[in-house]
Amino acid sequence: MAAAAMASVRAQQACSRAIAMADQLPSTLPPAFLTFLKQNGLDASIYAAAATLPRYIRVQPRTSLDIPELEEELGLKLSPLAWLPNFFSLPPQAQIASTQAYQLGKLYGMDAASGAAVAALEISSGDHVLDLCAAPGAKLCMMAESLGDSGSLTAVDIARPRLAACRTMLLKYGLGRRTRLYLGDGTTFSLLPLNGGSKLCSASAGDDRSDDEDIGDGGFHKNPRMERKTVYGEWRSGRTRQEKRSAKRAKYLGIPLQTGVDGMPELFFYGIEAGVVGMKVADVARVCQDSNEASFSGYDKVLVDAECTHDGSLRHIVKYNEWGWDTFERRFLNEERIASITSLQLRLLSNGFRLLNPGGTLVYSTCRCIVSTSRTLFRMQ
Ligand SMILES: C[S@@+](CC[C@H](N)C(=O)[O-])C[C@H]1O[C@@H](n2cnc3c(N)ncnc32)[C@H](O)[C@@H]1O
Repeated sequence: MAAAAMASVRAQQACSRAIAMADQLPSTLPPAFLTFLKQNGLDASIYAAAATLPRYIRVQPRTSLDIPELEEELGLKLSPLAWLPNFFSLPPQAQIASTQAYQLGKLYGMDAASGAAVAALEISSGDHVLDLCAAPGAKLCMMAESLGDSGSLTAVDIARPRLAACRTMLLKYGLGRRTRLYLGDGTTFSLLPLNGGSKLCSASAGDDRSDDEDIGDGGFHKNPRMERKTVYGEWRSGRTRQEKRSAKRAKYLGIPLQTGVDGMPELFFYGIEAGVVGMKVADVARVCQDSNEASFSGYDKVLVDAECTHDGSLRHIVKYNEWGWDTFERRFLNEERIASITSLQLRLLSNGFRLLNPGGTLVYSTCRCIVSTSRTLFRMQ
């Protein structure tokens, strides 16, 4: 049997298994979770529908994708979403990874709900856009596409491997030209847009314009003295010797290598038109000093797609049938854990508002159903 056909059979079997298990819900849900749902006014039977929910793909508008050809390859009909351009729904068992269109970067899997969050930002050409929790990057790709040929996209995530997945996605889909990716903490991230986006900022690392050495090393800088003096060249993939040495040392010492020099976010990737090439390191690292000043120029659109409990993701919750509900209880129903996620969300949200231009748009998106804490978060803003 051909590999694609075998994959399809396996997917169908997995789907049937999931449907069989989801059918047992909500009776198999743990009492603590049922109480939690009740407290938040949610009907537990929604989880039974998880395995029959459609999947969604987003077709890249700039590519010439032949929909009938894709339908033939998948052996099924795609239904366009009238309210969300370039999105199509597919039956839950559909496998897109083996299609030519997927391999050529003409489409990617993305939930309609994720698409709706990006659509709500109403990004237009020339906007300066910030994504404070970017990885693994489906929303980022849609944002980059929506931006078109002017403006900028700045994205932050705290997890290096997840940010690497983001970079891979941007490169695969050819969407990184105007994008900067930072490894850093979204709760304290303070860097302002480039491309004329920031007027009020002072250099964070001094302003030494005497040395024009081109480092061009993929944006990995570990020596603060060198940082002050250098100019960015075109981003190149691959690690520098310096970066490899730092990573090896961090691994040996057991240090999580999460942020760059002096706690500053690390520039992980930048596209050719992201405004970085030719800039002094110190100028790229200009930080927001006081967003209340009249001349403040931050971001026009901010997405806070925060880390959350995932209880609002039906498909995710159903997986605990296999992973074990005790894991779910430990991860998400624990009061300390909920409090720490809520505090993180609040700090991300506050920072998002701090960096937003007056009259700009911020979209806060999570897959959690804890109504009371979401309301509290907004009251606290
Ligand atoms: C819900 S996911 C984001 C999904 C992403 N927007 C997308 O569309 O693919 C939440 C992300 O927040 C990141 N994260 C958690 N704490 C963070 C922090 N303090 N600063 C920045 N990112 C953080 C996690 O690493 C994770 O990748």
